[in-house]
Amino acid sequence: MSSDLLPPVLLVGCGKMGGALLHGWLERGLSHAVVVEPHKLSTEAFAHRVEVVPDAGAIPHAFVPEAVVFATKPQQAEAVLPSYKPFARGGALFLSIMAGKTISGLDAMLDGAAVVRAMPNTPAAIGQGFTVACAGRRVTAGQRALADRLLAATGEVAWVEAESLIDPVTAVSGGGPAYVFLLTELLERAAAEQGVPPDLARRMARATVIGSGALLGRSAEDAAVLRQNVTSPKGTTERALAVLMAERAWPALVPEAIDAATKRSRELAG
Ligand SMILES: NC(=O)C1=CN([C@@H]2O[C@H](COP(=O)(O)OP(=O)(O)OC[C@H]3O[C@@H](n4cnc5c(N)ncnc54)[C@H](OP(=O)(O)O)[C@@H]3O)[C@@H](O)[C@H]2O)C=CC1
Ligand SMILES: O=C(O)[C@@H]1CCC=N1
Repeated sequence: MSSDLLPPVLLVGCGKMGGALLHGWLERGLSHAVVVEPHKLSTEAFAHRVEVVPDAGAIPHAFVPEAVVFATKPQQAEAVLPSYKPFARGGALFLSIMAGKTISGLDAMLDGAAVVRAMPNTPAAIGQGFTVACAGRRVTAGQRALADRLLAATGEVAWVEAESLIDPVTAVSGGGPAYVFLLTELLERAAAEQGVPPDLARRMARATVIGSGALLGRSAEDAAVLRQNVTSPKGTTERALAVLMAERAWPALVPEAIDAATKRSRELAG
C-alpha cells in the first residue's frame, strides 16, 4: 500500500457534504474507509469503493480508523456521537463538519476527545473546496497534521485559532456555493425573460459563472478590478451595476444574508 494514500477513515453520514468529501478523498487516494449511512441511496456511487454499514453497531471490529469524520446534520449530533466514544480510546482524531456544533459541545458528547471543527464546502468533491478548521485543545500536532491532510485532499485549507470565526466562515464559504448557484439560476431566468431560448440561456449563465470563476482564480487582480474591466464608461454593465450596487441592493443585502447565516450557525450550537 502506498504511504501516500490517505489513512483509514470512518465517515459518519454520507449525504451531500460527506459524499463530496469522500469523493475528494477517493480521487486523491484513500487506503480504507468505512461509511456509516442509513440512507442507502446516497452511497450508491461509492458502493464498490468503500464499505458501507447502516449504523455504528455494524462497523467491523477489526477496523481501526485514524480519523472519525462526522458529517451528519447538526440536529442529530447528540443522538449520533456517543456511539463513537470507543474510538477516542484508540487515539482517533474526531473531525466534525457539522454547522454550529462547538468543540466543547462535541467534546462533552464524546466524553473528552481530540476534536477538530472544520467547515468545508461542496467543491471539495472536485478538489476545489475551501475549508477553515480549528483544533481543540486535546488535538496533538500529529492529529492536526492528519486533519490538514484529509482536508487538503479536497482543496485549500486555512486554520484559525479563534473558534468563533467558524460561524461567519460557515456563512461565507460553507454556504457560498449556494449563493453563486443562485446567481446562475437568476441569470438564466433573466436571459429567458428577455427572449433568449432556454437552452442558450442555460449555457450562457453557466459558462459566464464558470469563466468568471476561472478568471478570478488565475488573476492576481482584486475582484473589484476584474469587475471594473467589464464596466465600460457609459456602457451597458454600468446600468446593471447601478441597480445591483444601489445602497439598498447588494451592498446591504449580502451583509444582511451573511449576518443571518452567521446567527443561525451560533444558534445551532445549542
Ligand atoms: N451541504 C453543504 O454544503 C455543507 C454541509 N455541512 C455540514 O455537513 C453536515 C451534513 O450536511 P449535508 O450533507 O448537507 O446533509 P445530508 O442530509 O445530505 O447528509 C447527512 C446524512 O447523514 C445521514 N444520517 C442520518 N442519521 C445518521 C446516523 N445515525 N449515522 C450516520 N448517518 C446518518 C443522513 O441520512 P438520512 O437522509 O436518511 O437522514 C444523510 O444521508 C451538516 O452538519 C452540515 O452542517 C458543512 C459544510 C457544507
Ligand atoms: O446550510 C447549512 O447549514 C450547511 C452549512 C454550510 C452549508 N451548508
